[in-house]
Amino acid sequence: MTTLTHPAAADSVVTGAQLVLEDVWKVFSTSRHDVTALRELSLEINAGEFVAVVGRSGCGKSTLLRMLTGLIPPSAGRITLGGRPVDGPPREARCVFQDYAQSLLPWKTVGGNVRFGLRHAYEPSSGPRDELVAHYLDLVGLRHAADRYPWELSGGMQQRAAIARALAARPRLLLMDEAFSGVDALSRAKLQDVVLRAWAEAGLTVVFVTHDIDEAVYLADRIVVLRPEGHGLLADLRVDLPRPRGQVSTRELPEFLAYRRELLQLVLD
Ligand SMILES: Nc1ncnc2c1ncn2[C@@H]1O[C@H](COP(=O)(O)OP(=O)(O)OP(=O)(O)O)[C@@H](O)[C@H]1O
Repeated sequence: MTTLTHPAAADSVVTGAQLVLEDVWKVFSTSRHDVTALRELSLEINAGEFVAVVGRSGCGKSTLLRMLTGLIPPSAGRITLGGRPVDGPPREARCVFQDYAQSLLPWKTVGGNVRFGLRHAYEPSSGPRDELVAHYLDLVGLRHAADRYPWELSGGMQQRAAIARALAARPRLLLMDEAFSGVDALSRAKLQDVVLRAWAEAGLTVVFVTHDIDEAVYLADRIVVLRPEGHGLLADLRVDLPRPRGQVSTRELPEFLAYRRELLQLVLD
């Protein structure tokens, strides 16, 4: 693996990614009726935190994430990132969605997609472009697929390419919406570790929406549980498990099982 050091990553100086939501509501108006997808949500996410968002289907997880990406505005309340209102896609943020087709440019190769990420980076990387492309492809185990097009790859490989492209843009905030749910269990475990490594190396802030309680406990520092049907915050739980985490060693810790049990009870009750 190429070991390039990026100045900001090396320092782990985490700045400007503090997300603040103040009494945020989202109401979708349809021709038939209004849907309140989220109400009264107030939350502070500190720079460098890894926050998972869980809750039953329809509780407003994706709506929350879409508001953080600036793709849709809140109906009421305020969202700020580093003190500035989020009123469009923030330059310092990148998103990875479940549907990789939304994240990759189909007319560019995998390497071309990563190169695109580098060209549109929030914090430009120094060093030869080819080496940087190779670095991000190595990070997700796709160096061998640099010249292939997205449609020539499996779902898991496409998702890895999407993550490499997002990371190459050196965001301060990475927003992920069910990003691993379309891939098989083994690829999913690998992707989880790729994101954990990138988070640890680059000092990112991550907001990670998932249906999977085990995944949330494995990855996060903090888990935000939403009430069913958009009723806002149910719980905000700190996950105090040692890092670095390991797919086997962490998941067999009694504390892991205790967090899992507590969350399942909260979500299922
Ligand atoms: N564009 C839209 N127009 C109307 N209603 C919407 C729209 N987007 C979401 N909703 C509604 O808002 C509510 C919350 O949806 P959202 O997708 O945020 O939930 P979720 O927790 O991500 O669900 P899931 O876990 O099933 O993906 C749902 O009732 C959904 O039908």
